[in-house]
Order: sequence, then structure tokens, then C-alpha cells
Amino acid sequence: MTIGKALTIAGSDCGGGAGIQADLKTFQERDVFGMSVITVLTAQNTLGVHGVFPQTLEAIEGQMDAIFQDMGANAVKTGMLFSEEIINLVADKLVQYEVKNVVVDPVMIAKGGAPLLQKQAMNALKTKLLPLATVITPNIPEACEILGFSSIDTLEEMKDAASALQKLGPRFVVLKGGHLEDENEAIDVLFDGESFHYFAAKRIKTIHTHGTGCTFAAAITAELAKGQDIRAAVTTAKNFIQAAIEQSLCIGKGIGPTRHSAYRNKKD
Ligand SMILES: Nc1ncnc2c1ncn2[C@@H]1O[C@H](COP(=O)(O)OP(=O)(O)OP(=O)(O)O)[C@@H](O)[C@H]1O
Ligand SMILES: Cc1ncc(CO)c(N)n1
Repeated sequence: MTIGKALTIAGSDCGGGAGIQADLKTFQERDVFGMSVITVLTAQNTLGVHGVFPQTLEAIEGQMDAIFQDMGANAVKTGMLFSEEIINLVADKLVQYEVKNVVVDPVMIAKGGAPLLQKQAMNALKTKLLPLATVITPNIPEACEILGFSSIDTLEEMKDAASALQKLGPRFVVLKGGHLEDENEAIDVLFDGESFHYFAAKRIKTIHTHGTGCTFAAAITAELAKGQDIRAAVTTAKNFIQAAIEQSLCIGKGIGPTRHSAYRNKKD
């Protein structure tokens, strides 16, 4: 029996809604074999991030070598990388192992406002990691940070930003519109270097959106690991996150997680 293999290189969210935990739950739901490289431990719950504990470079390198010298992966997702040193190491290893299908979720700030990427790491993210990406999945504040834009307020501005991001080197850009002020729709824009594709869904009124970005990018990764093309992968990921937010969970006292099992048994 063969199965698609997907690897997440990200931070651990002990609260289970984001990071490594969200990614592995999503991989499982999408029927790919999930593996993980933990870059940082966070002490985190629905109220916020209470501690950040980066792993040593030796520990991160050891995990990557263990996976790539044996099982390998059909697709890799990066999430919280936190520091310049970790970004440089991960980028070097992706090159060393000639990894195909790299999904870079440029995680910067948690929903509660905690920084998940050090300011000094921005240049390494832009110059070392983005050019290795098959697809990047920034939200609007992340796109603004990367590009030095003061704001992105309209669909036209999202298109301009997606096109500017693609010039930094990723093959595809998916700019997420979750943060756009639109009462009716949450619209994401895919730019392939030539044309734009739109993925719109009804905006759900809920505060429980902890880990939506991780879950969405993990679903894209799972589909790429199965050999789907980018448009099919984003279509499935959008349906997956929509179902997960529709049934999001009021667990904890703050911003609750989504329900990763909500899309189970639904047709693509
Ligand atoms: N209220 C909502 N209703 C429907 N879809 C949403 C809603 N909020 C976000 N989305 C969708 O969820 C996906 C993730 O987008 P979002 O912008 O929330 O990511 P994010 O800010 O990176 O998340 P996080 O950093 O908390 O993990 C996108 O497809 C976006 O359109
Ligand atoms: C570990 C981790 N990665 C990513 C996010 C972004 O949602 C988070 N809150 N925690």
C-alpha cells in the first residue's frame, strides 16, 4: 500500500488548536501519513501564548535528518520558525534533501497578538525561504509585513500584493482574506504568475478561529502530497477550513480551536 507522506516543520501548540498539532490532525483527516519536526515548544492556550521555547539547532537538524534519510516526504509545510538561525537551517536542509512541494506559511503573530517570528528573522524569511516555496500562504498582516505595505483593504490591493509576493520567488501565492473587512465573504486569492483564481466562502460569525491559518495550509500540503495540483489543493483546503470553522469549538476561555474532523466523509 502506498500513501502520501506529509511533513510539518513548525511549533508545538500544547493547546492543540494550531501549530504541529493542527497540522497532524489535518494530515490524518486528509488521509496522508503525517510527520513532524518541532522547531519551538509554545506554552499556549485559547487565551494566548505564555511561553516560547526554541529547540536547539542540533535537535531540529537531527529531526530533519531522521526523516529525510529514511522516509522522505511528498510535501513539506513550514509554520512557526521563530528565529533567523532556525530559518537558515531549515532552508539549507530543504535544499540539501531536494525537497519538492514546499508550503511556507509565514507565521508571524498569534491571534492574541504574541510574536511568533523575531523581527531580525524577516530578512532570512524573505531571501532564503520564500524562494524555495512552491506556495506561500500569508494572511493580510503577514503580506503587509513582508512587502512593507501599510495596508491591504480591497480585493484589488490583494491582487497587487499577491503579484508582488510572487516576485520574491515562490511558484504560487495564496493570499488569505480572513482579515479583510468583509461581512459576507472570506475570499482567498491564488496567483500563479499569470492569472488570479478566487476561493470565496461565506464568512462565519465566530471568535473561535484559533489555528485556522495552520489548518488551511496543512490541508493544502496534504493534497499536494497526494499529487493534486495547486488549484485542486486550495479548493479542498478551503472546503476543509470552512467546515472546520462552521463547527468550531468553544473549548477554553478565549479564542477556541476549529473542528478538524468536520470535513470527514464530505465529498471533495
Ligand atoms: N470567519 C471566517 N469565516 C470563514 N472563513 C474564514 C473566516 N476567517 C478566516 N477564514 C478563512 O480561513 C482561512 C485561514 O485564514 P486566516 O486569515 O484566518 O489565517 P490566519 O490569520 O493565518 O490564521 P492563524 O494565524 O490564526 O492560524 C482562509 O481560507 C480564510 O479565508
Ligand atoms: C505554534 C503555533 N504556530 C502557529 C500559530 C498561528 O496560529 C500559533 N498560534 N502557534
